[in-house]
Amino acid sequence: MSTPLSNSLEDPDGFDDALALANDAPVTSWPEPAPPPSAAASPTPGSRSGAGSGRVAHTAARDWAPARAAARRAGRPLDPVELPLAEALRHALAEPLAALTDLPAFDSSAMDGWAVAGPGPWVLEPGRGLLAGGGDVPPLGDGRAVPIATGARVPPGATAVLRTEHGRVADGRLSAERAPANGTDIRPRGQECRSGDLLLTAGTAVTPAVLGLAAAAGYDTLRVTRRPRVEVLVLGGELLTEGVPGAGLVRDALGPLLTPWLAAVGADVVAVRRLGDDRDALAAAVAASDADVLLTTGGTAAGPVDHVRPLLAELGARLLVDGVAVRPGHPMLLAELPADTPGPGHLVGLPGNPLAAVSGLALLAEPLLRGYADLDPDAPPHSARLTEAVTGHPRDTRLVPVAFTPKGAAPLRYQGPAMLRGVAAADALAVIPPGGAPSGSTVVLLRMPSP
Ligand SMILES: Nc1nc2c(c(=O)[nH]1)N[C@H]1C(S)=C(S)[C@@H](COP(=O)(O)OP(=O)(O)OC[C@H]3O[C@@H](n4cnc5c(N)ncnc54)[C@H](O)[C@@H]3O)O[C@H]1N2
Ligand code: MOO
Repeated sequence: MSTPLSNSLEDPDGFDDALALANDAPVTSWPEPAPPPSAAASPTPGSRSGAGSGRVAHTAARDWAPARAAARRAGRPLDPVELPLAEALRHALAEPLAALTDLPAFDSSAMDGWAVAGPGPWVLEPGRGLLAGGGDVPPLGDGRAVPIATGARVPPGATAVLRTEHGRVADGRLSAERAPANGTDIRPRGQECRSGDLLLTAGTAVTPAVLGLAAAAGYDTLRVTRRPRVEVLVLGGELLTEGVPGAGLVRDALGPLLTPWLAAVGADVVAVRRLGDDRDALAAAVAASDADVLLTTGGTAAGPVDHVRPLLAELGARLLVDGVAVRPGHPMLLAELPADTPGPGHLVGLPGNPLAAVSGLALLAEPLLRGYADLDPDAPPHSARLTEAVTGHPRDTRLVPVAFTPKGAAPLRYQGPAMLRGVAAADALAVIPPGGAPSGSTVVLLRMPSP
């Protein structure tokens, strides 16, 4: 089932929903939109947001790029902490990683075979053999050989390692068709680095490979930038936490989505609280929070139970981003909470519509949190060619879920503000400028976090 495009042309503000089921529309020059909703805007029956005053038009709305940059600037790196390796994953190094030893720390064999001294043939050391992990090794005299395993210390005096497949043993003597050149298959001490060498710069994200390198270089703990602690406040009295939705109730899709998403972009979610539509509960939760960042979902519009903006105003918070000219997600906000009270430094208000919330994650929450965590805000690729045209909004940017294909970024269907079906199959959100993007054009990408 798809909603006819013509309906959306009559109602540009509703077009996200109108295009939600299909992406086969040609790039269209949209008619000039109606003026932003005014105080006279008629409420939509049954919609909490629909009864609003029109403030959700956000005359202060910024373009997506400056909004994202403002969020990034707001997130100042937190203090460093010292963590065991196992807990340091997805943090940023707070200081350069310098080798605590030469690597390798000793001359070692690169192959299974024999350590040999001088040109062959060689007399085999009777009853000896060198294994990885062995302690001190006695020196090897000229003309002698000893079996050696990969990773074992090469004895002083050895000139090369002869691989098992290149040698023959007969009557206690080892011979080879060709004597190995000096140093063959010996990994010399310090080949990869010398003690004190800079291996990685401060700010590098700790990946599994970084953990491996740090362990190899002698580290048990790492000094990393602390990840921001985030508390999620899920607003909405219509939300179910389990079971099959229906009859006016919907499942909370954002609680389950947010915790892993935020973890993947460098935050620790310390709590997810469901507060219904209770203004006092929201005020109490904000006052009681000891997180670095509060993240609310829903309640960003101007409906009768949309408490986020009024509460921020009462608290004297400063709106760093008050709406973004982007669809979906235009009511998103970023506020700086008053510095003279303990508690969170910032509040990110994500709109309740699930795909609109994902837009807010990509544009505000992720850059803010990565700023706090001192992590690079942008995962490549940063742009791609569209495999087909995407219709634009007349004045706002669209964020459209796309999947990577060999031919480029393919726009996905089911991209309405209330839908997650498209984004669940997406690799990125494509930034579609006002007016649209033709097939083959290059668009900016905002990557989905990897699991
Ligand atoms: N008069 C106007 N009304 C609205 C406008 C507007 O411009 N003028 N903008 C619409 C847009 S766009 C959005 S987005 C929403 C944002 O509203 P809120 O942030 O206040 O969100 P709610 O009203 O609480 O919920 C909206 C929608 O999303 C569903 N929802 C909420 N939370 C969840 C959740 N955790 N999981 C799943 N679904 C959720 C909720 O049931 C509503 O259907 O405002 C429009 N209104
Ligand atoms: O489309 Mo709303 O823009 O769902 O944020």
